Amino acid sequence: MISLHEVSKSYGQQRNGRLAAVQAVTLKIEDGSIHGIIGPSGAGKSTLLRLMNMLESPDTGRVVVEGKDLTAMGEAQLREARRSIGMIFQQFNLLQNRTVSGNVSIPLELAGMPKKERAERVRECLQFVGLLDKADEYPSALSGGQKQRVAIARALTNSPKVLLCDEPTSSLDPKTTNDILAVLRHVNESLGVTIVIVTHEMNVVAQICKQVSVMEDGRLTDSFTLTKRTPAVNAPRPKSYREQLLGTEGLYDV
Ligand SMILES: Nc1ncnc2c1ncn2[C@@H]1O[C@H](COP(=O)(O)OP(=O)(O)OP(=O)(O)O)[C@@H](O)[C@H]1O
Repeated sequence: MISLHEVSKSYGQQRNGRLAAVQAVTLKIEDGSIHGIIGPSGAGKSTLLRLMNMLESPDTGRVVVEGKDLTAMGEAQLREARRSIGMIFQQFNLLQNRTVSGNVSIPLELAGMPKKERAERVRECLQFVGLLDKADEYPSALSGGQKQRVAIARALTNSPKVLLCDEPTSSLDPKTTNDILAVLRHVNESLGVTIVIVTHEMNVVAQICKQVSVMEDGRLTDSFTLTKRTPAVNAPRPKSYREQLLGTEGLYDV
């Protein structure tokens, strides 16, 4: 479970007026779920995600992941706790001067794993994302979808309980988006990893998320669950995020 309690984060200097990016957000994300965070640009979605692994530390409030209060930890403890929280990004964040294997190996090197074990674990993770045949390539030789698979493999090396995804498909075409969503579903279903996805793509949320939280102006303004339902007749024109996801084509309902 990821539990945020009254978490706030602002940026900027006091004398120039601080910008409240996240304001008093309380949110629980259940183990094993795929949870979407949506909302307009600048709403604070990425900041909220980065608070979940303390890439941003909150000004106030508590962040508890897997029963551990990250906000009460020192640097060394936090580094250790972060191993059970993987993260992927829109721009993949691969090191261009390292091969695919070299990139996937990074978290294991940082964790001090011996070379032979490391090579075996890298193989396992590349096999899981279907990229074993690209192990010796450099990122520049890969497509966007393949780069994101490498990033997912890298995020899985330390067997995380949670995978945080910041706009994971926003640089990809629709077909590749579907491929990556299938990989993420596989991560969730076969490894039991809890997934949190920040996205502005409604089709991504509709395809993969069970729970949805809406952020606007730094605040959580709505939360709901998606499940299949029969089509509605003469549904009114969708307006809110909730209506877009629950009302479009009558596919989903609470
Ligand atoms: N490191 C930072 N320093 C200063 N301001 C920041 C920083 N990170 C984010 N902000 C500001 O905080 C607000 C929320 O940003 P955030 O990136 O979390 O929003 P978002 O909903 O993810 O937006 P987008 O969908 O455009 O990525 C924005 O006004 C942004 O400019």
